[in-house]
Amino acid sequence: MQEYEKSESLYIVLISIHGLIRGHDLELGRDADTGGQTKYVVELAKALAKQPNVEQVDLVTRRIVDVEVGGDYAESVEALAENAQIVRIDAGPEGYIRKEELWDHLDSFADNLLSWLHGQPRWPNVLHSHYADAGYVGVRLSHLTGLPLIHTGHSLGRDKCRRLLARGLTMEEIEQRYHISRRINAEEETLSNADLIITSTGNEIEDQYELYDCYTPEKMAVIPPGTDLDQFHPPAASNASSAFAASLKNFLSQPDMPMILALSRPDERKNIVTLLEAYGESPRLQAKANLVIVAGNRDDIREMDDGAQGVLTELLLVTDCYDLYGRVALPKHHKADDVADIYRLAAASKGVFINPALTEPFGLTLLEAAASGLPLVATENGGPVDIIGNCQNGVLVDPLDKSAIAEALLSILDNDEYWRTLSANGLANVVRHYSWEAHAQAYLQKVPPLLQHFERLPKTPLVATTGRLRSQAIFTALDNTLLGDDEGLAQFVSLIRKKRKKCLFGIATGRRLDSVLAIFKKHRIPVPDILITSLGTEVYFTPQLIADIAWSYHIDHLWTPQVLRRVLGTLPGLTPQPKREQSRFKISYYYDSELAPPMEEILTLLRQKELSVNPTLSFGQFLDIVPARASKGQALRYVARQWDIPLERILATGGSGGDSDMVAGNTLGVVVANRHREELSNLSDMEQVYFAEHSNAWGILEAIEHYDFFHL
Ligand SMILES: O=c1ccn([C@@H]2O[C@H](COP(=O)(O)OP(=O)(O)O[C@H]3O[C@H](CO)[C@@H](O)[C@H](O)[C@H]3O)[C@@H](O)[C@H]2O)c(=O)[nH]1
Ligand SMILES: O=P(O)(O)OC[C@H]1O[C@](O)(CO)[C@@H](O)[C@@H]1O
Repeated sequence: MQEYEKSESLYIVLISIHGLIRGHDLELGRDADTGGQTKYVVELAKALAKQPNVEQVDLVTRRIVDVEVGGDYAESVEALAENAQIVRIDAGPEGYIRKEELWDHLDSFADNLLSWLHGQPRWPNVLHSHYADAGYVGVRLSHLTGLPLIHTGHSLGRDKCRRLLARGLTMEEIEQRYHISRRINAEEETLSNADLIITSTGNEIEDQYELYDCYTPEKMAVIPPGTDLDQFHPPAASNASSAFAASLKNFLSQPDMPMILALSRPDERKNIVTLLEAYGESPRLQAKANLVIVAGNRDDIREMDDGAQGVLTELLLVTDCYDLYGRVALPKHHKADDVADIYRLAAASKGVFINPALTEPFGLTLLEAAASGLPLVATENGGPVDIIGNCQNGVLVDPLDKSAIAEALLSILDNDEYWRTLSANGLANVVRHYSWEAHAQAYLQKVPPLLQHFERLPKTPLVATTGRLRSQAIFTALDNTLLGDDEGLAQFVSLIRKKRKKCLFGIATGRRLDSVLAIFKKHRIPVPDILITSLGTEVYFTPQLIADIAWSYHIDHLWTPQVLRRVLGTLPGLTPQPKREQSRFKISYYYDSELAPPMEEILTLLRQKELSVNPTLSFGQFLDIVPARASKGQALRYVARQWDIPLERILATGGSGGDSDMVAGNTLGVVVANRHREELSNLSDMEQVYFAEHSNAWGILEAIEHYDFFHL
């Protein structure tokens, strides 16, 4: 049992995959993926690195090589501080990809990050994932290493989805634009497996995370982020006019009027169009103040991604519809260090900051506005409830109620004394409640309890040096893949015999060992070097054929078979398989699709019961439940590490749901033609998965040709 020594200094790995992340001049607002979270993780890394018992902080993100973005994002390592760095990991194509299009590349990201971690002088003490995509990766790394996982959602798909539906979008539009179901599944899986969830407000726990099947407030902690009070502060008496102020004059016929300021990424969820309509429908508001909307940076709206393009086009149309020329400013560009001046400009004009988002999980802009002396109007959905509650510096509104928005703005603009009170409250309270140093200290209080009693898998390969002569491996599922066509099987067996000196041969099956050995004897198949049986819960190396104890020890995590049997026993359409198919770490049922609930419902039930396990449906009729750390793919990665064979030199072939995570990722994945009709279809867009035209063993032989496997 690896006890964490209190004296041991901490090595923390933060994972934040999408967007443009670098240590200087963050391009906040450049696109929908570069905003608050990118700022949050850079500030968090720096704040943690300053703490005395922190040895190292690595902020891991995706490496981007793309002429459209700066060369910084292609640097594999970028120093953030003496003991903090940004590490950029390859995943999928090199170019800059929207976060919604990253899902098919995250298995590869996880494999590449795991390889990188194995190459470091020491293991991290803890992983901390940020947003659904990093959660997907963090869960896999936590399972494979045994390291504790902290997660911060930043923004949650279920909350975003319900607000977009309330605004009139259809589920099809939301799915098409945001792939929201993959995101929500990743969030559910992350909440089910994370050891600690750090949120920015209590509201997130009560109103946003509460929407999830796996809702466990007891493992959640509210630790509000900070803001940079050196950067954001009230205007000096003589507010030197900035280039940005000059640029506003192009838009505003009376530039010295008070400014209503909105500043956010040009994302639908930010609901800026409703704000503009509220302004357009209020002559009193137009007589009282200008409206300045800073929504990222743009050159040509027609070249932006759909979401941003839609928002900005709508803003131009609504400006025209209400004839707001001279009253509304939609500046095209601003620099990172203009932002603080923009807030100060609005404060100097005795203006108001507004965040009209359909939902705002937290709202860093509200802290920045408060620190600049700006009173707030903000959505009543999300973090602003806590922020304005703590700072007493503004008014909450229903973001869909345009007259309420106008009234809230006027209530501050029309009353100078109220304006001054809100401004002073904000300045005093933002310092008290929101600081990164306080955040880092509270964070580090929460870490030690996570570090007890976890066993990391052995780092160095255990295999005898003889095993290293073989630098490749072929792993195949058994039923309907290796088996099923005798002629194909015979061809494959003779090829394996010829290549045995160079290539390890492995099986990954849901069957138990005794059942596998009987089949090999019957078909006269040479006993493989490695047997992954009972759906990845047992690993055997020949010739000893004894179960790998380290693996059994590793997967015996949060495994409560009795509870599972009781919960699943209540469901219709599930019949326990015969005893010979059951094992210590595998509970198996026959699944009758006519009677049994769909897999999504079974997943939901298990998560609601806080059962962090791995349920798999194979061939549409076999339901197997194993521990979360067990699966064919996880066992294969463990074995690859033991035998020191890179995943890129492992051919992994399958045909049903249980094969999914060994075929995905950095292995040379193969799906045989006689695969189960819809299982594995989610792999069809993955670049390293080959869908064979031939069935059974012929499909494996075809894939060996396709990858030119023995000449890699
Ligand atoms: O044109 C722009 C637009 C935004 N920003 C900056 O980008 C950040 C935006 O952060 P935030 O207002 O928090 O919104 P999101 O980008 O949506 O951030 C997500 O992640 C944040 C950190 O967890 C949460 O506060 C948000 O609720 C969540 O939506 C702020 O620092 C802004 O100053 C710019 O500099 N220029
Ligand atoms: O609006 P969504 O899709 O929930 O995403 C919020 C986005 O804002 C960010 O803060 C931008 O960095 C990230 O959390 C995420 O890319």
